[in-house]
Amino acid sequence: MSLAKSLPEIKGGPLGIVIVLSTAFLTFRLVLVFYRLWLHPLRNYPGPKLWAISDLPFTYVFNISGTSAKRIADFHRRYGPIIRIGPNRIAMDGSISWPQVYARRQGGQPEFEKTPGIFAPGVENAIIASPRDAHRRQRKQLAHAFSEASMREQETTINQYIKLLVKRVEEFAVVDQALNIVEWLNFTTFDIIGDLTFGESFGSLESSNYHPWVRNIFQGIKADAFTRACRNYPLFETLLISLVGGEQARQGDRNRALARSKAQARMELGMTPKGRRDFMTHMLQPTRDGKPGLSTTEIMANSPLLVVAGSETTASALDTFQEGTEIDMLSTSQLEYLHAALEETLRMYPPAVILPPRRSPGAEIEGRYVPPGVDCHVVPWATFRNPDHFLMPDSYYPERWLKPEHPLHETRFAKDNRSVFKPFSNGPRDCIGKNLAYSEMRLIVAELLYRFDVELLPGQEDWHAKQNAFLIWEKGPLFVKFTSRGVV
Ligand code: HEM
Repeated sequence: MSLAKSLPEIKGGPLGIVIVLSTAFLTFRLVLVFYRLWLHPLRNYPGPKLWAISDLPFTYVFNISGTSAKRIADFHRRYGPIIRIGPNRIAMDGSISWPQVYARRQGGQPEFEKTPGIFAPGVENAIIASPRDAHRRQRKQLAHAFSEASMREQETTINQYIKLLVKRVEEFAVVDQALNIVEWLNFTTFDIIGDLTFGESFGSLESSNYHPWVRNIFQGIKADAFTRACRNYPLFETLLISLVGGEQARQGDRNRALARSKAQARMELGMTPKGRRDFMTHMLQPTRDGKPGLSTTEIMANSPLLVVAGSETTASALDTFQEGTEIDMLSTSQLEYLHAALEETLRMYPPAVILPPRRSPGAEIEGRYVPPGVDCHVVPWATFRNPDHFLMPDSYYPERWLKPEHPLHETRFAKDNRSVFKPFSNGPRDCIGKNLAYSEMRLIVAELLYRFDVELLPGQEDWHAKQNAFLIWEKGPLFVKFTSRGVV
């Protein structure tokens, strides 16, 4: 008997088939909704019901509109510090997630691994996305590039670009012209990191222009977000990408190809071109037993990662710094103030707005069992603006970071919960470039504020409020006028 004959006959021809299939699909969806709301292990977590039913709202705000940080911050205010934001997703305030999800796990307990599929395909082999064992090996290898000794070696290179920035800013100052500080800080941090990674800068400070790759990096990040969203719906993935995101996806691919050719060119120069050590030197360094520390694929994946992770983020923190007050007085005691002002900037405007999530291995969080496969999110920006942790969280007060012995210390901030302040994340996968970032930020701010008075042009007060974020903020221009203070 043929298969067709063995199937029950559906009356009504093709229309009948459509009706039967639609009814089956609807019934399935209704059962799924019922399960997710009333039977699912996450059913008792508070949160918006629509988000508990389907992953579509989260997928949209995280990958398409870039509003996930703001929406999740709103939900925290409404529902509390631990909330359900998807059928299999929870978001936590940093006070919960830093120690219970992100920290190194004790007593052989399995780690919360990085959720797969967050980063673009090429990045999967890089330190930031790799699974536990590959991560440990890469972190050990790359740690040498960020050691105290390496930082000292890199200081001359970094200074050379900061001096160039000062020179270029001076050119604007003498003709009394404002400049787009977002652009110029990007030029600086990308030139520095380009030199440290590929052995040559992007030439942006010299040419007053973005290198095409750098110009497209943010578009690439958005494109990757779009393809990530499509990957959640494999049935429609190819169709969606070709209809809506074809050009975007191609941009992401072009960026990766450009980065690969730059990395290849640097690799061909060997370990220490002209006797200088850079990030590539440490990536090419064999291990003690003579084996390659990182594979070629890993080097290719890590090179562009280092550029993106080490530039946009640092420039981001410096943009808002210009909004601060009383930051133009430098003396030894005020260097503490400078550090406090940087901390306050990172609190109000953390460059890593929402972190890559971690996947539960099956573990207790806040005394409740979270089953394997549940994605755990944290939005540092929401934690740092939480009034439970910081007095007047939406106001810029560097004083809250000063030690009690400092003359500008203010006791009203004594109860601020500084332990939740982790702009560089927490645990074994926190930012490896943290010290480099602080050094760069201090040097750039100190140089600029020592030499210039800074004025934010009016009408830009909503600069930050307007921004969306795709892991990092999507920034518009910010115009600032520098006036020379006549120091040499
Ligand atoms: C203000 C500047 C910076 C901020 C706020 C920042 C923030 C972060 C955060 C939050 C993470 C952890 C992500 C996670 O937990 O999943 C991270 C990881 C990382 N950052 Fe940074 N970063 C900055 C500057 C830099 C610099 C200058 C570099 C140097 C190239 C760098 C390289 C990296 C790398 C390689 C990782 C991955 C580390 C790992 O997975 O072990 N970052 N960064």
